[in-house]
Amino acid sequence: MTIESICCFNFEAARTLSSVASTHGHSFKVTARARVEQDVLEQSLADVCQPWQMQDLNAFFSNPTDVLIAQHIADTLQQQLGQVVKVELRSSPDVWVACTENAIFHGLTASFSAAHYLPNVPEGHQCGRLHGHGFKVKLWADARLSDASALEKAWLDVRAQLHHAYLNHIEGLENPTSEHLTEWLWQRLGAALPMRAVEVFETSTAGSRRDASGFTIWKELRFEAACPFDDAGRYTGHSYLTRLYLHGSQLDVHAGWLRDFAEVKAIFKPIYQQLDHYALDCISDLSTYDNGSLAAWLVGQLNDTLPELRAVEVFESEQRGAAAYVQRSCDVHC
Ligand SMILES: Nc1nc2c(c(=O)[nH]1)N=C([C@H](O)[C@H](O)COP(=O)(O)OP(=O)(O)OP(=O)(O)O)CN2
Repeated sequence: MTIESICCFNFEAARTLSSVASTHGHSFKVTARARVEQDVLEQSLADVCQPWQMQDLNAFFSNPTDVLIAQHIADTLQQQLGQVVKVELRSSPDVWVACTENAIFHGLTASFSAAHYLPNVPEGHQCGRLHGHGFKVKLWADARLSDASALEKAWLDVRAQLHHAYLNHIEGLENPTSEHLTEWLWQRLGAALPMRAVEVFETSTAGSRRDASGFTIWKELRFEAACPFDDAGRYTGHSYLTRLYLHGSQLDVHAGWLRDFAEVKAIFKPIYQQLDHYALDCISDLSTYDNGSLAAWLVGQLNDTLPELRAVEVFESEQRGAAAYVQRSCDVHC
């Protein structure tokens, strides 16, 4: 099992770009992921980004584009930590750049509103009724072969077909599961752009991702727990968020999904009941209480019942989390 720490650093800075002549400002958000201790990653990320806090970025870069800043952060952290570091830089809530080993991507967060029902669910399933969602979409395209405006244009072309639509009436979406929606988008956007991944958030807690390796779905759950804090016996507490990722290259042909989100939630329930409104040191086979240990423990609890499980993420806050990967070949994050 591989454990990856996840941490964030936010900074405010001004810049002038060759493409946008006027000086303007951003609230930048950087997320880094690496296989090192949480505190080490957090400190290294702060060391790289802190000098830019409330500064003019043109004093550090001749043309401080998102791509150049993100690449600089990834390269510097990689040198310092001696391993690949994944970096995501957001210059606005909906636009970001992601760097991984030898690759860099433009990202776009978007949305559409639509109605649907799932025709092949068992009798009485809530998703068999006509209902609707405010769908969120996240898209990644290769930044070396395309630019952010091409991604936005390609998205707006397909969005026109989805927004305010009855999805079941669209060709290819007769059974509009999240998985089929990502496949539909992957095919259409992939014809126009070098896509890396397409994600659809059907609800705020569940969604699907399509990339070259197949389909990944996730279900998100929250629990409240006390956590031993120091050797003096003090406790702290967190509102934890945990995300379970399941992966497969093929969908169930009839259902059109990998596994029902509701089933994933039901399998998690007995584990959730050991965590929610408890202290983590009540769990007999958990001896360290950091996010990585908790994620690894959850993988151990779920692995047998969910053979498609590939990763579990645990966040104690928006800024600090960890991922435990069952198998490295499935990356749940660009
Ligand atoms: N693998 C999939 N499972 C389910 C899909 C799907 O597209 N792929 N879709 C649905 C439903 O359409 C539903 O709207 C979403 O399901 P669920 O997460 O169970 O929704 P809830 O709002 O009940 O979830 P909370 O746990 O209360 O947040 C079902 N499954």
